[in-house]
Amino acid sequence: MSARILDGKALAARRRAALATRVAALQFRPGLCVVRVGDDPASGVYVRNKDRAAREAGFSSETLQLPENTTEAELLAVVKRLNGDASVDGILVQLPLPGHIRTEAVLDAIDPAKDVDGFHPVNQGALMLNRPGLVPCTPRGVMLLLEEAGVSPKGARAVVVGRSTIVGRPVSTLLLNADATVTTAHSRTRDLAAECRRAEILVAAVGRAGIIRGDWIAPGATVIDVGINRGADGKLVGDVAYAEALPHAGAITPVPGGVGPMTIACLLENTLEAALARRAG
Ligand SMILES: NC(=O)C1=CN([C@@H]2O[C@H](COP(=O)(O)OP(=O)(O)OC[C@H]3O[C@@H](n4cnc5c(N)ncnc54)[C@H](OP(=O)(O)O)[C@@H]3O)[C@@H](O)[C@H]2O)C=CC1
Ligand SMILES: Nc1nc(=O)c2c([nH]1)NC[C@@H]1CN(c3ccc(C(=O)N[C@@H](CCC(=O)O)C(=O)O)cc3)C=[N+]21
Repeated sequence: MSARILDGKALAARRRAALATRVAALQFRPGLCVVRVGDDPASGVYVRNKDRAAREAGFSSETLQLPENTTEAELLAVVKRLNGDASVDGILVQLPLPGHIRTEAVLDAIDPAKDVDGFHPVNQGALMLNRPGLVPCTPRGVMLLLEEAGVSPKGARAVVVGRSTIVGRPVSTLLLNADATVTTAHSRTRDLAAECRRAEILVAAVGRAGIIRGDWIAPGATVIDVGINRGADGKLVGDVAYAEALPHAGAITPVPGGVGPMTIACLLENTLEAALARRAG
């Protein structure tokens, strides 16, 4: 038996097409602004993909490229200007930021109503309380892939490997809000293999190529691989040893073509949601 492949690229394309239809019917263009400090080559691809996807869906999209030596105060001033700019519905500050800038200070400065990444404490708090708010894009993409796979989290044993504020924690919270029984594993987890083997839904968000081995996957489990790593040959690979996992998993996301494209689709959905909510007052 070989796992069903969950095609995030196709699902994301369908969601972007549906968005384009909705946006075309509006009296205004929702606006996304991406702020990038320095030019980390890995984030270059992502920023370009976002920009293209946004324009194709009928959004206005702007990328502010600031120099590596931008000070925290200068970046905060840019964020404040965007907060006050009525044509900007969504603000995304590309992470990671250079080491001399405090990421928290910058994320805290973004107007929560324009925080389309869902990283502001107000939005993260709303998520924790299971209240309405802007939900982080990659975690939303994970939930949509589960839905697409026909896998209900309700009552299921879910294991999330990783507890970062941008992926692991919000994925665990969304799964809990969807009535899964959630275990969050991390670098101090005593026996990671044993935790993974218990999972009916396994989400890997670690950032280490192939750390999740095939025999850690319970027969028929649904595996969502968030990891984006460069393999030895320069190609993108996930956190799950993909070929090993195929005979064990019931369904699995590939890398590339799994969670990554969903992140961008969800970013645009959040931008439209923010635009409509702000105009509704
Ligand atoms: N597809 C997409 O759209 C996106 C993909 N990514 C990718 O997802 C991955 C994770 O990203 P991110 O959450 O930002 O990464 P972080 O580095 O912020 O977090 C990694 C997490 O993995 C845990 N971890 C590290 N080593 C181990 C280990 N040996 N065993 C168990 N747990 C471990 C860490 O534990 P501890 O907390 O104890 O340090 C931490 O919680 C990366 O590959 C990133 O590129 C990220 C964002 C979007
Ligand atoms: N403020 C902020 N928000 C983020 O959401 C954010 C961030 N900073 N910093 C970096 C990470 C990483 N991330 C990705 C999104 C899409 C793909 C993606 O589209 N991946 C494609 C492949 C892309 C390629 O070919 O290189 C795929 O997996 O198929 C990858 C990575 C968002 N992040």
